[in-house]
Amino acid sequence: MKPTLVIVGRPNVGKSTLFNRLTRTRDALVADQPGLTRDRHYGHGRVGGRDYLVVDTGGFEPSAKSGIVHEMARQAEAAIAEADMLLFVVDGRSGLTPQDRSIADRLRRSGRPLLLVVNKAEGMNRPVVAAEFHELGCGAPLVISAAHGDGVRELVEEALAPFPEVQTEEDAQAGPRVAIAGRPNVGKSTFINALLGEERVIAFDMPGTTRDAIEVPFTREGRDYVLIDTAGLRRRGKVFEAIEKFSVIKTLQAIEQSNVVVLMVDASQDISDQDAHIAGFTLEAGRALVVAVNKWDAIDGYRRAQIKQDIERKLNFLGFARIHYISALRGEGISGVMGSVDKAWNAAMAKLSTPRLTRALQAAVNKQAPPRHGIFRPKMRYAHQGGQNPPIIVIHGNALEHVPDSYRRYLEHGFMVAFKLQGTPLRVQFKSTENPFVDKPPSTRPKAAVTRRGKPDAAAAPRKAVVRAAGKSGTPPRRSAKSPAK
Ligand SMILES: Nc1nc2c(ncn2[C@@H]2O[C@H](COP(=O)(O)OP(=O)(O)OP(=O)(O)O)[C@@H](O)[C@H]2O)c(=O)[nH]1
Ligand SMILES: Nc1nc2c(ncn2[C@@H]2O[C@H](COP(=O)(O)OP(=O)(O)OP(=O)(O)O)[C@@H](O)[C@H]2O)c(=O)[nH]1
Repeated sequence: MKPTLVIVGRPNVGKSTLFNRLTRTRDALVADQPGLTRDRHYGHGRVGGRDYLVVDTGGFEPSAKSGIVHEMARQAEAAIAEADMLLFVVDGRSGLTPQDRSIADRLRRSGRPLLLVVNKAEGMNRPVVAAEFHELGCGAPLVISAAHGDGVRELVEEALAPFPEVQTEEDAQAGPRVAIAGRPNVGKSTFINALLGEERVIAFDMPGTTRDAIEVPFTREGRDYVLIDTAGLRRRGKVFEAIEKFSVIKTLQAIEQSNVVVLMVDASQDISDQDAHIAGFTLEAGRALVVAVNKWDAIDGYRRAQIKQDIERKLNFLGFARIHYISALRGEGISGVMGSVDKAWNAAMAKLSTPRLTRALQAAVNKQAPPRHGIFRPKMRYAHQGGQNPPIIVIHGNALEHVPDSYRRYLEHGFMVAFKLQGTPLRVQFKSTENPFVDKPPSTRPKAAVTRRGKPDAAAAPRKAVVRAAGKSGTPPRRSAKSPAK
């Protein structure tokens, strides 16, 4: 299970700046996907091969009693209760405030592991900045600058240190791991009961003692699945009920641990930001996805047309996913959803051979070549598979760092169609294997870094040069695209 780091602090101390830095470290699959509302408060991060989730509690005002601020505080409270590690951020420039003290009290009472983070300390003497915050009683302060990245890597390492490194094993034999995700009241429990009610549930652990997500293996029509619980299911007689109300962190963790997500939305309601956020997170996690539009029985023809339009407009970035209109209450459409789960899983785990990928790549390039970038014409030579769930297709060539995102999406779509990979997102990565200035024979080409943004250690390390030394033709070495010194 990936540790969840929860960022807490009074307004303006730099929580979102830290959040952005912590989440920028992972390949941003969807950063430039048009139409996707990115959830600014939940994200993935990775440092030194360790993955984690990050939650920014945003406007944490423990005293608000009503309204949106109260609702946000409620969600922040939930996030604090479920945090694997709290990052309590204070402002090293403005010093200790009464509000910091009251938040510290609240956090200490939560009993969750806690790191005190003193931000905005660039150019300052660390021990001096840290000194006045010791009295908060939250342990030794870690002094950082979120804006500049100073101390952020150490912070992550310290935050992750208590958690064992788990190898995420691809357990293909047990069948797809399926999470039913959706906002409150859309009908998840009803769906799960329709799904499991009649089926043989092989094993079921009672929740409560463990904070890990609950897994329910089951078979359906002779196939094995593992249901990943999103809320803490409890079995009552033959029926399952959610013991907790909607939990964002449980939902995110369930998505992370699944292979296929069934995103459930309520046809009697408009598609909300929260629906889009869960969908966006699923896409970012690279999980296969099936959309189930529930309560189809409860609405008339006019409303049906309306909701279809709404989905098209607000979830248009899920073009790869199949959509089912179902009634969990009547048990209608369950088989269709599970059929698509199977197909999405097959697509996510597809094995794509290098010759077939390369042919598909050539066909796409012949149809539409990548645009020139100044004097560069990106050249794509061959493609091979770099991973599954989601399928990763690595394209080798030169000057590929100049390929625009729109062309990457064009290729992604081309591969999806060519290999009938509906149901899973897929990633195209580029590897420039040659100095674009010099036409060397293939055997002498140096291996170069992947030119994707957000390489594992981007939080701490400056970007590596993409272009290596100049060749023998006398072309001067090109200045590499290093990011500015931190
Ligand atoms: N000097 C300096 N300024 C910083 C640093 N980190 C954040 N800031 C600035 O502090 C201000 C607040 O940063 P945010 O990240 O929006 O703070 P926040 O805690 O998310 O604020 P709320 O959303 O109001 O809760 C912005 O102007 C940032 O540019 C830092 O490391 N050094
Ligand atoms: N008309 C209709 N109502 C449904 C359907 N599915 C669920 N409901 C109703 O919607 C309400 C919420 O259903 P739940 O299954 O508890 O929803 P949930 O998503 O598990 O809710 P949380 O536990 O709050 O996350 C209940 O009153 C259900 O009877 C459906 O297909 N049609």
